[in-house]
Amino acid sequence: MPRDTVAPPHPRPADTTAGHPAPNRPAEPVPPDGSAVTGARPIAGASLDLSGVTYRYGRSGAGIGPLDLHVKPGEFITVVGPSGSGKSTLLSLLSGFLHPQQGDIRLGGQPVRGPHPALTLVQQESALFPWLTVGGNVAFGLGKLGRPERLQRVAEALKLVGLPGYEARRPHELSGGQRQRISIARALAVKPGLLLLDEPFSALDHATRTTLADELMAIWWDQKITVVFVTHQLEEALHLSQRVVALRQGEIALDAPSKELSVGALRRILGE
Ligand SMILES: Nc1ncnc2c1ncn2[C@@H]1O[C@H](COP(=O)(O)OP(=O)(O)OP(=O)(O)O)[C@@H](O)[C@H]1O
Repeated sequence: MPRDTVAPPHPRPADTTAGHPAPNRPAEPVPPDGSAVTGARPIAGASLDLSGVTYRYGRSGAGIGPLDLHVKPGEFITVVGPSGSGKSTLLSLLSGFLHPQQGDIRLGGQPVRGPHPALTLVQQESALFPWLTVGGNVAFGLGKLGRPERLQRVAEALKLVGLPGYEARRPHELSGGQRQRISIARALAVKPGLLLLDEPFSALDHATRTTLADELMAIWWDQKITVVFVTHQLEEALHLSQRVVALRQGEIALDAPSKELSVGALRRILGE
């Protein structure tokens, strides 16, 4: 499928897949059976611009910034960094839960002033409402739409994550991986300009994690979505994204195309 804004994914240098169970990934992600190729209207990813963004907590001075970052529409970047380097603070700023003390954040050229449906965050533990059906959970952010469109969006989103027809199920009937797929479906249903993922697969077993990572890549490829993915796993970062941003002590220590990086080089830069 042609894309006009970003370069396609690429094979990695040999050592970048060390420890990863799927070193022979294809040069382009192939949609897994039953998932991403849906014919659903693509999600229009927005550009993301951070300019001089600073957030420091109290007297400790811990936090991030000043940070400058530009993410192109439809680009998939991963953010890595040791514990305490500022990854969660950055995601809180991007999702509008924190406000920069200095600088500004723009999504599609518009200032981010607070939480907004166009900015969706998927976290480590799926936060599904147990009293709602899967359909109710996925429809949660679609309140303003009429019922037929809501149902269509839910059906499309469930198809995207490979769980078509799951509307009537309850979260407790699902596996951990399926629940996380539903969380992603809920985020996709609102057709977000930016999808933010905070270690979304880290609570899952390795095989499920790898499967979901590949499915996410296929969805990204199919839907032209802009993605910022935070992970501790350097292999995962290189496997998934076109570009890696490494944070160290609240500053950008590296911002480079994945194809130019290896796990060893990243470890050296991050001092691990
Ligand atoms: N609410 C807070 N009050 C004070 N300091 C904080 C607060 N939240 C985070 N910090 C500090 O800000 C810095 C960045 O923290 P942050 O949680 O963003 O890092 P992180 O890279 O997400 O870490 P981890 O990988 O462990 O989740 C750390 O020094 C942390 O101690």
